[in-house]
Amino acid sequence: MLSDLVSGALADAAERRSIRPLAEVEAAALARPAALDAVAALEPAERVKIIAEVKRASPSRGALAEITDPAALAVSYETGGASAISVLTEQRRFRGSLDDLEAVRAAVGIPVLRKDFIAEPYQVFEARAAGADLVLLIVAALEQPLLAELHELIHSLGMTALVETHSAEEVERALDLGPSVLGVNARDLSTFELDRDLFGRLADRIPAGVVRVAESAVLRPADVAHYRDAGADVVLVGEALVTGGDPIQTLESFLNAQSDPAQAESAEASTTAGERA
Ligand SMILES: O=C(O)c1ccccc1NCC(=O)[C@H](O)[C@H](O)COP(=O)(O)O
Repeated sequence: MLSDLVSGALADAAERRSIRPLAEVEAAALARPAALDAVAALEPAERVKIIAEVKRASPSRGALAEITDPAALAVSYETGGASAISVLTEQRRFRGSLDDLEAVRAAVGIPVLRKDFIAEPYQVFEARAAGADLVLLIVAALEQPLLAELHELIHSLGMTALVETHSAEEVERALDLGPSVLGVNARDLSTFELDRDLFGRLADRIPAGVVRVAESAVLRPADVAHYRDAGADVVLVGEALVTGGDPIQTLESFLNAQSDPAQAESAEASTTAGERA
């Protein structure tokens, strides 16, 4: 359940706060060099853009990959053409950490997303202190006024929020924030079911000027083309990049998928990205 994931993330944050109090993390956040402009990095272009994720494990799939050097993986993502890196920092089910984020930040020159179950200001300050440029806010996990407060805090620290939705009602709640970047996650975060067509059903509700991100369920180049055809500016890819052999080649096949349908077909035949059971 999503609520369990949020509770776990908050319990872990409370433990970290007992060691490193808010004032200290806030000072570290303010001392960081300015965040990179994630909106500029993700703005619509001729080709779809990719946020590539450092993902060791997940609640729906269990262990995915032994990632001993997240910074090296992120560098290969950048080399392969990713526009931003997503780092899962949740520890219990995803085996991530803020250390991963800090290492990735130091290694790449593109924006870095803290992907976690953010539900209190302390976690936002931690994100900035570790060097994040983008922070995930999951609408389904946050009531008002907390959602708006966290959104405002992210922007006041110079970062960008990726506001994630999974229904028309959540898109409306997200738009009330005036977001720059709005995601539709194909994965229901409580049942883990995937619906690759959800993005297409919701995309028209996202106005021009807001970067549209299709999240999850990309296994092959044709899935990228599917999201692009439905209006995605950006796709966020995790599992296929950590389980699919050479991440640079996989990324290149994904980036080429939308510009040339014939190439997409041939890339699909050769890509090593594995099919989910
Ligand atoms: O991935 C999961 O199983 C999961 C379960 C519950 C909450 C969040 C979860 N994942 C976070 C994500 O949304 C994905 O890591 C991300 O969008 C990439 O998805 P994919 O390409 O399908 O690995």
